[in-house]
Amino acid sequence: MIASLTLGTDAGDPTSVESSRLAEGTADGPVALVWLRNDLRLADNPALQAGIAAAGPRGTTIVVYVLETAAGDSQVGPEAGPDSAAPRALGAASRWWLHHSLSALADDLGAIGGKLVLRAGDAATVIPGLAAEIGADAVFWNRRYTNARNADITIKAALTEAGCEARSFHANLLHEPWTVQTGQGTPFRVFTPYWRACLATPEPREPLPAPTGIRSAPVHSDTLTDWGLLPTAPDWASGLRATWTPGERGAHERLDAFLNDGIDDYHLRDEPADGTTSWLSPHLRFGEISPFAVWDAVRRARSAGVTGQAANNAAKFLSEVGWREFNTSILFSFPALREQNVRPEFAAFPWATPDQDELAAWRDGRTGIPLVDAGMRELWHTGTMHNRVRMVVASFLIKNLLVDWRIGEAWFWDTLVDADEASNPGNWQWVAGSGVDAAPYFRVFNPELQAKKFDPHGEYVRRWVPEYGTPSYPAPIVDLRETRGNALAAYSAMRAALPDPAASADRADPAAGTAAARPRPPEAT
Ligand SMILES: Cc1cc2nc3c(=O)[nH]c(=O)nc-3n(C[C@H](O)[C@H](O)[C@H](O)COP(=O)(O)OP(=O)(O)OC[C@H]3O[C@@H](n4cnc5c(N)ncnc54)[C@H](O)[C@@H]3O)c2cc1C
Repeated sequence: MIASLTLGTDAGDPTSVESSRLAEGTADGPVALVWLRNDLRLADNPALQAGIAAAGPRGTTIVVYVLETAAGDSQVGPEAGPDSAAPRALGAASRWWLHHSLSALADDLGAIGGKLVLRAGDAATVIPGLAAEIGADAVFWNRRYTNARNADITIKAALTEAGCEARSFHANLLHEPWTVQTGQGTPFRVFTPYWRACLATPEPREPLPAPTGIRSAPVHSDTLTDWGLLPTAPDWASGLRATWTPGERGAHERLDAFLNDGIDDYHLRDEPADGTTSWLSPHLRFGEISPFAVWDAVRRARSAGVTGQAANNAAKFLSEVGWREFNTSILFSFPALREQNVRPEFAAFPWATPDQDELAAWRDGRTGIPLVDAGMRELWHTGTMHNRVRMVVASFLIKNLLVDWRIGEAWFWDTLVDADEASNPGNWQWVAGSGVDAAPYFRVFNPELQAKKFDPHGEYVRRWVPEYGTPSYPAPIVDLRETRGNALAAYSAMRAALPDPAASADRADPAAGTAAARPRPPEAT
């Protein structure tokens, strides 16, 4: 043991008595450091539970969240490339969410006697530094599967070198990427067999209960408001506030509401007006609820006598959760998912130089195409957009406007509260046709037909585009039929330029690409 602290059990004011004890250094129990990242919850949090257990009745558990920057970056959240060890810089809507999620987590920890410590900087410096500062015997975290794993590998090595135990846990996916592979030991690149293989594994474990007590200590913390995560001038977040309750309680309320009301109508999930989906994506993204808790709740609801349509709906819903896992496993084997086409032939795609007026019209919801405009306005006001409409607006940008999918991905990254390092580029590449198990490029969504089919009474469009049908609504910025033709011609040009289409299709396998070839020992993080 490097050092340890003695603490009182009074949870009421964790700063008063303990601070002098800390200063005196009269410690007599183990000290555990729990590093939370995309797992901002108390329930079903194996790292937190292990930290509390390791501290035991006489020890201390310090819980920290680090606003990560890479070494050498002075600003919070650098633009991280595929080889960076820092997480991708958060977009504005995610920063709003993070602020409120951390605030809720601090309250929840406070209620059981704990304290959330906030630090900013390069995690490779902050975590070993904090471990030394508090005399931690061990550091615990739940594993992540993004490029930030590179930081975790470095940190684990540094802690071990310093004589501090470092332990990581499986918590944020039902199936860790390296546990579900093809018979050849390569990552799946088609969802259906991937999910079938997942379902053939043992039933996911039951979620762990939330801890009821934690012994903390006064440790310096940044002040959340000083991080400046919230928008101020202007404050554009009123629609987000009206739509969401970030935090663990909000997550469980959403799940309960969905299981009580929404799941029976989940077969209508493609209709954006009805809101029959779970609305869980930002809660899952920030780890305010674990996929094990979601799985378990659905399993219980099913075993409580759900049959027929509702049972099908439950299976479909769980498979959507499976898409989150699938995208993460793709990112794991193809770290450049945001920067590079998974199908390399798309490097030769003749994207147009974006017309800035058209791009602004797309972003602002002024294209004159009602379903596209409704979706883009929903996104701007609420930080989310219905999945079907996401596909339609993405297709419109990529195909009707011939804009490189990365430009749309970046806008979604900034404006979505559920912006996810795997699911956002994964889905954009899916729509573009450049990704894994993707819709073929020549499948061009017709926003008018999509509106007829999925918003037959125009309810969704009227909600977000009230001026539709009046003279103040703009004419379409492009002709859908003509631009569809242009898109197909561009796709044909790309294919014609390929030296050997068959060989190129082989190269599209992420398992055969550079990423999967890298040694990535799972235990290292
Ligand atoms: C262009 C585009 C970009 C997208 N970007 C993101 C993103 O950044 N983050 C994100 O979480 N989802 C993204 N999605 C997927 C999907 O639109 C959202 O997950 C879904 O709309 C969230 O609503 P829900 O929670 O009510 O979904 P539900 O239908 O209730 O689904 C349950 C959960 O399954 C997961 N899920 C559902 N569909 C998908 C999918 N296609 N891919 C991955 N996970 C899925 C989500 O975690 C979701 O909360 C994107 C889709 C498109 C077409």
